[in-house]
Order: sequence, then C-alpha cells, then structure tokens
Amino acid sequence: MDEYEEMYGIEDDFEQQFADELEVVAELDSDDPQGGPLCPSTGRSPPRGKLSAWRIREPRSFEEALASADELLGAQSTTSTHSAPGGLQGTTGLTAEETKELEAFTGKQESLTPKPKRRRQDVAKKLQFGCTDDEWDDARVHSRWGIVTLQHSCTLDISGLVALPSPSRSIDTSQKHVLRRPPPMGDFITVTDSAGNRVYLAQKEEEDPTKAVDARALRNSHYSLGLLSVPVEVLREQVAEKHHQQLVEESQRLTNMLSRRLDGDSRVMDSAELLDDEQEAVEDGKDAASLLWVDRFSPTRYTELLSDDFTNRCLLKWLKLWDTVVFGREKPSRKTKAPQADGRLQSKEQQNSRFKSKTQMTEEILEAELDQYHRPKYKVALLSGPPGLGKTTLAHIIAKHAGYNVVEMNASDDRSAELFQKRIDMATQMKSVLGANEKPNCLVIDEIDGAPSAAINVLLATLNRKESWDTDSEASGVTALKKKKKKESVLLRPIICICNDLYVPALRQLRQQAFILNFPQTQPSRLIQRLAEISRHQGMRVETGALMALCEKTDNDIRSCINTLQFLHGRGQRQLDQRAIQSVKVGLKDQNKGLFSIWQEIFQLPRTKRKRIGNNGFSAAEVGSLSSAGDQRLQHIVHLASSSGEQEKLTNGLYDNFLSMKLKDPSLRGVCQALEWLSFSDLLNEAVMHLQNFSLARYLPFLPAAFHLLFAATSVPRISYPNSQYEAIAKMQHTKNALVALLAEVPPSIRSRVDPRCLSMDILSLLLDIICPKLRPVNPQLYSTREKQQLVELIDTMLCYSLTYRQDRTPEGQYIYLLEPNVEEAVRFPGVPPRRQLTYQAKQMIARELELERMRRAEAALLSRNLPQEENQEKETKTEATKGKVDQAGVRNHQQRLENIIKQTVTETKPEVDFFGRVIVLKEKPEVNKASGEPEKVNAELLMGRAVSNSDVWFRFNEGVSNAVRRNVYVKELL
Ligand SMILES: Nc1ncnc2c1ncn2[C@@H]1O[C@H](COP(=O)(O)OP(=O)(O)OP(=O)(O)O)[C@@H](O)[C@H]1O
Repeated sequence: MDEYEEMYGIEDDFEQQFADELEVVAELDSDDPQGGPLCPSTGRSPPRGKLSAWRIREPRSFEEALASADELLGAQSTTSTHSAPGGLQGTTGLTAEETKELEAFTGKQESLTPKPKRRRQDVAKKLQFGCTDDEWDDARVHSRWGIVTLQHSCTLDISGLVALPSPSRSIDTSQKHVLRRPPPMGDFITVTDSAGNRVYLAQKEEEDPTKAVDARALRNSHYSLGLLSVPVEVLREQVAEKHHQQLVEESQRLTNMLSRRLDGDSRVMDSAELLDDEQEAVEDGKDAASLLWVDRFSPTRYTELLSDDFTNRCLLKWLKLWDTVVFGREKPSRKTKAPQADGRLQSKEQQNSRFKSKTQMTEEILEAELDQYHRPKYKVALLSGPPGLGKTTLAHIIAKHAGYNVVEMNASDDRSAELFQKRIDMATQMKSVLGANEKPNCLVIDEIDGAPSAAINVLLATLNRKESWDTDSEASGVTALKKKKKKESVLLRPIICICNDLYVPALRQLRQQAFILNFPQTQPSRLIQRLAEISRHQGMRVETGALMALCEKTDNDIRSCINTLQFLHGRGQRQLDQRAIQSVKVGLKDQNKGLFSIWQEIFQLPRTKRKRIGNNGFSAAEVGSLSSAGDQRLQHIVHLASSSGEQEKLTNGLYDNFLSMKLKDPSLRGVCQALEWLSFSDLLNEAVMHLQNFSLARYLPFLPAAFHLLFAATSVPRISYPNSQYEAIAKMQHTKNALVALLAEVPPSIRSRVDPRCLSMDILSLLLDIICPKLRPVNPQLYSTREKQQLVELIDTMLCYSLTYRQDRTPEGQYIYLLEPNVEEAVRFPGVPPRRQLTYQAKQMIARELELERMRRAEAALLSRNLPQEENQEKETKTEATKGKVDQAGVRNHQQRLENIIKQTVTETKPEVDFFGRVIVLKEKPEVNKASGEPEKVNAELLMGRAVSNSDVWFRFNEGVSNAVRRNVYVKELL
C-alpha cells in the first residue's frame, strides 16, 4: 500500500473495501498469460489485467503525460536490453547486481515518471517465510498437490494471481494454489508463518485416470458434433506406430540385403543389382505400408518354399533334364544297378513292377532317356492343384534356381489362338538380351485350364513340331532348305503349365503329353511356422492354436492365411487367439469345389479330429458360447452350397442320390421331409426366377444343409451324376411336340374344343383305346359288314385326329408300325400294365386304308371345289355345238391339270437334227383340221403327244432322286 501511495500519492479505498471480492474474481480469471501489472494496494494483480492499474489511477494533465512519456522513452533506450515491464523481468535472466543497478537507475527517475512496479521477489520476501534471499532463489515448494518451483531470480507470488514468467508450467499451476484468502471453491490448506501471516494453499487432486476417461468421453461428445472423427490420441498412436513400422521394415530390408550378400548359396550379386536393391529398398520403404503381405513375404529362394518337397524336387529334376539341350551340359550318367544275385529277389521286384506306385512312376519318367534332340520325353510339365498353394511361386523359383529367365503368360487372358502362338514362339525362340547375364527363357503358362481348345491345340502343335521335321528329314534333297528352317522351330525350351482343374475337356490331349505333378495340400505345420514368422515380424502376437484354426479354415491356402492376418493387422488387432480367428468372417476362401466333392461332403459325416494340444484354452462359459458341432456342420454345408454357383445341379444331384443313401429310419420320415424340402426349394426357385425376387435366393443353400442332417453317414457315399432332370425335360419336350403336331392337323371343328392339356389329360388315353379295336387277322375283304363298319369308323376316327401308322425299324432290325405322331408316350406311365397293341398286319392294313381314304377325301374335296367350274363349262358346251363327247361328260380332273401345266410351260421347239447335225425335214406333217378351226388344240395335242392326249392315263416324271419307299403299282389299281 505504501508503495502505491509513493507512486500515486493517494490511497485507494476501493481495493481495501472490496479486497475479498476482487481476489475471488481474480481467482476465477487467473489465466492472464502475461501476468498483468500488480495491484498497487494489495501487491496482487488486479482482477482484470487490462483494467487494473491505469484505470484506477488519477488522471494526469497533458503536460505531465508528455513529460512522463519522454522520460519513459529515454529510459527504454538506455535499458532496452534489460527492461521488461512487470512480470516479464524474470525472463531476462538478470543477475542480482544488474537488478540493483536497474533499481538505482529507475529510482532517479521517480520524480518524473510513475514508479516501476516493485519486483515480485520483494513482495514475496515481505511475507517473510523465514527464507534468505539466496534461499528464495532456489526455493522449491513441494506439495502433494503440485510442485512450486522457484528458479534463479524467479520469485514466488503467493497471491496466486500473477502468472510468473517461468520456463516451466508448474509455476503457473502453483500460483493458483497459494492464496491470501481461502479459495472460493475446493479444499485448501492453511499455512501460517512465524510472523502470523497466513496463506492458503489450494488443494488439487492428483490426476485420476477415470477423470481422463471422462474427459475423453466429453471430447467424444464433441466428436459426435463432427469436430474430429478420430480421437487425437488414436491419431497420435497411429502416427507413432506407422513410424515404428517403417523403421522396422527398413531395418528388415537392410538385414535381408546383407544376408543375401553373405549367403554362400546365392549367386554373387553384381553392383547393378545391388544398386537396384537399394533403390528398391527406398521405394519399398514408401510402399511397404500399402504392399500386400503375400507379395512382401513371397519366397525368394528354394528353401523358403512351403510346398511338398517331393513335388519341388520332381519339378526341379524335370527342369534339369533340359540342361543338355538348353545349356549344353551332359546328363550325368546313372549308375547301373548291380545285378541281383538273388533270383528270388529279382522275381519279387518284377512282380512289384506290375503295381507301381505313383512316386515310382514319376521317378521312372524322370529317369527316362532323352529324345533325339536331347529333350526330355515330356516337353511340358503340368502343375495342378487347388488355388493358393504356391504353384506359380514354385514354378518361378525353380525356374530361376535352374538358371532360367521366367516368362509368364496367363492363358485366361491371352485367349486367341494367334496370340497364344505368338507368345509361345516369342518365349521359346527368343532370348533375354537385357542384363549382363542373358539367360534362356522358361515359359510358365498360368491358368491353362481357362484356355480355349484352339489355344491348347496351338501348344500341342508346338510340342509336336518334331514330327513334321522328321518327315522332312526323310524326304529327298529338294526339301533340304525347308528342313533347316523347320529345325529352328523345334521346341527347345521348357514349358511349365499351371492349372486348378486337371480334368477340363480342353486339357484332355495335353494331359497325355505332359509330365503331370499334382500339388498336394501344404503341410499345416510348415504353414503355421511361416505364418508365425510373418506375424512376429509384423509385431502381432498370434497363438499357435489361432494359426492352426486359420489354416483349417482356409484349407491350408497360403494366400488366404496371409491375407487374413494382414486384414486383422490392419484393423488394429495385435493379439489373436483362436476365438478371434473363428469369429472373423474373412479368410473363407472363394472355394469352388467340384460338385462331386460337395455332394460327398453333404452325404458324408466329417471325420472327428483329434483334440489338439493347446486347444483347451476356453473356459466352460466360452465352450458353452461356442456353437455345437451340429451347428458348425450346418454352417459349413450352407457355406459350401452357397459358394458353389450351380444351385440347380446341386439340387438335382441331391434328388437323384438321396434315395440310394443308407436310410436310418424305417418309417421313411426322413424321405418325406427331404421331399418336402425339395418342393419348398422348388417353390423358392420359382419365386426367384419368375418373380425376380432374388432376396429369396439366400434360402436355397439350406436344402443341402437339411439333406446333410437327414442323410449324412460315416461311410463313403456312391454318387452318380444326376441325369433324371435332363431326361425328364427332354421327354416332356418330345411329348409336347407330339401333341402340338397332332393338334395342328386336327380339323378346326375338333381343335376348337380341344386344348393340349385337355387332350393329354382327358382324351388321349381313351382315344388310344378306341383306335385299338379287335380286328380279325384276315383279309379285310373277308370282314363281315359289322367289321367293315368298325374299320370305317376306326379310319374315320384316326383321320379326324390326324393319326396314322408309320413303318419304322428298330435298332435290332425289326420292322414295326408306330403311331404317328407318337402320342402314345404321353400316356404311357411306368408301372402301369401296357395297353393292348394291334398286330403288325392290322396296323399295316389300317395304314393302307388310311392312305386310301385320305386320297379319296382329297379327291372329293378337289372335286367339290371344281364343281362350280364344271357347271360353267357345261353351260359353255351347251352353247357350243362343236364340243365333243369329252366336253359333254365334263372335263376330267387330270386333263384340266395337264392343260394348266402345258399353258404354263414355255416349250422351245428345236428343229430335229440327224447324226451329222442336219435338220430333218418331216415327211408327214400333222394334219390341221382347218375346218374345225382349232389350231390351239392341235398344238396342244402335238405337245402332249397323241398318246397322252387321247389316253385316260398320264404321268408326270420329276427328275431327281427320291428316297421314297417304292412299290409296284399297276395301272389297273389306279383306275
Ligand atoms: N512360402 C511362402 N511364403 C509366403 N508366401 C507365399 C509362399 N508361397 C506362396 N506364397 C504366396 O501365396 C500366394 C499364392 O501363391 P501362388 O500364386 O503361387 O499360388 P497358386 O497355387 O499359383 O494359386 P492360383 O492357382 O490361384 O494361381 C502368392 O502371393 C505368394 O506370394
């Protein structure tokens, strides 16, 4: 207070009056960063930094203000390096002497300018905590609730309202805790010194982790407002982790590079390669995070392969067989086996040779002699097996290991035969010219099962070029030039083909000419080891049980396993147990199992697996939560069925085979349920197909699951390919066609009352009985009148429905008469006694009668059509007296037709010539009845020939071949 009075010469009642309130306000508004000037009366900073000192002091005159400003400027210019207003002093780091000098200097200016504020150190000393000046300099106030650190010349302002300029934040916080008055909120501790001065230390709770969580929750509520989608802590963690990972990868890469260089087996890497690798390393560092693990951890050496050793060795051996022709190395001569002394042993071996194992056969192929061009017997190796087992990787590594430059092509992509040819030629006839060590090419054709037959034929032609060369070599010297040309095109490089399905029809021929290697499943132990390595490398802790579960889930598919691990790693899962693997939905392979294996899995119970060691990590509750074995089976079958894209065929297979399974219940309840399921599935299918309601399609895979639960047995089921549906459809189509053909010929009066459904359901069966009357096997001439009548009715009925009998020959060579159209099949039901059949003779007689009747009717129809014409002609004949008898009797049908034909025919009359080409002059010219005045008729007669025009019989001959059944017809039969 006295200092304030010194400075301004007045006493501020306001401060005294409202000291408590001001302190409380100051307490609340304690985050003035600069500290602000001290309150002159209390030695504390005023409630609000901006308002305090200058606002409350007395107003000065203009001259006073100018003078003080001048003085202040002068002082600043001299002490510009030292002076800092108020609380900033501490930051200048002045020594005690310098401070004193500064005080002396400012003391001289007192009369002109307002006094600078007293340093806080002095104010603090006034409290007299019993510390000397030096002690104050280094004093540290420790408390449970916070640390107050006083460093160097920094002073303690116990008011707690002035922010001390301090390098550490602890002072700032401590200022809030040492108060002159009890804090308005929270607990505090009272401290009284020997002089009776009392201060209050605000009590601050130690940081509670739950509070931190609360803070986070609070922040989360802010995030929900859309401020930051990911908490900042998580972001920080991610950045740190990424950084760490990059470092780990970088170090790993460098280690690999070093080990590769040091590796004795590996070839010496030239400087260019090293440079490349280093560059790669830099690039990889960038891309490492985005790289797929399957690519990053792809094996680079033979020893890193996971595939079966026998397969690896066989392929390598086969490739080595090419060494003679490709590298010019001699094939190492094989040791001939010592002749067996024991005759008995020899005979035993001979016996065994009849039953060779697959391994023996493979080895025999590999030991077979080379052909005349020093190539192995099989020019192409065919690797087959399920996807993701590392076939392509194996081909690449083995080819590289054997010293080849690998050229890969994908047969599914390059599908045209020309492109196929071009690529094969390029790969097998050209040489890599890039790089210091040029290597011969080895062609790897991936996915050959996806290639069309034309492309496979191109490959086969390439393999068999040798033959064409041989024939040429045997030919005479004329083809010698060609020979040389062809010799170059003989295949001299190895080709490795890779496929998933060895038995696609297009590969049939290639199979016979290829060295086939079936890729077995990867051994789980090896795969688990590799997966453990990868996960460890990536900082994941994965239990062995979890890895086993993963291998099982993916059918030991390397690609699927590694991809699943990467996926889980990407989701931030660093620790994996068996349950995590089982609960995750990824990792299920896009399996495309064959239909037979699916049917087999449906009708066969899975073999119970041995309980694994370390698999008992579940508590009782966990075991309870796991789905039962039945549930798992059901899920497996549902998954299997939905992954096969051929739902209809799958259902057909179930339908055709389920009755041949071993049925457990004698009451056949299972069969009834299965039939219900089938009809339900049929309805579903109909709804999906007809109504386009594809949401129902998800229920279709439950049919196989139901069949599995109903019929699965431990024994291996015998499954046949389903044909019944195809046969049924073909039969139905055939029957429909017969009915349509029948109705098409039926007269409209009947057709209007008969539709195909009514015909097949109501009429046909009875009709077939009607057309099989009892007829005596005698000549129809001998039939009684009743029998004749019956025959007439039969013929009439058959004609009405356009039925007839057609002669046919059975495969055994027997002649039979078949109903035409053969609607008999439409009403022939299996298990029903066959209906009575007419004899061959009866059918023959009926067929003949039908034919005759048809002709008669046709003629009658024609006649009836011609009748009006005839009437007209009759009228004409009456008027024309010159008309002959023929006209009076009416123009005959055949004559009319003949005349029409003649009118239409344009005949060129050529003069008759003799053998020497001279025109023959006719001696007797036909007489022209000029009197009758009918030149046209004479002409017509001339053209027709007298015999025809005057005859009642004429025939027309159509030139050409006829396959019609011929029989002799006498003219008298026609009359
Ligand atoms: N030993 C191994 N270690 C790590 N990864 C491997 C190993 N072997 C193969 N892979 C990886 O597995 C993946 C699948 O291998 P690959 O393509 O050779 O299988 P595939 O049997 O040819 O499959 P597809 O029939 O689908 O072509 C590749 O990405 C490969 O990098």
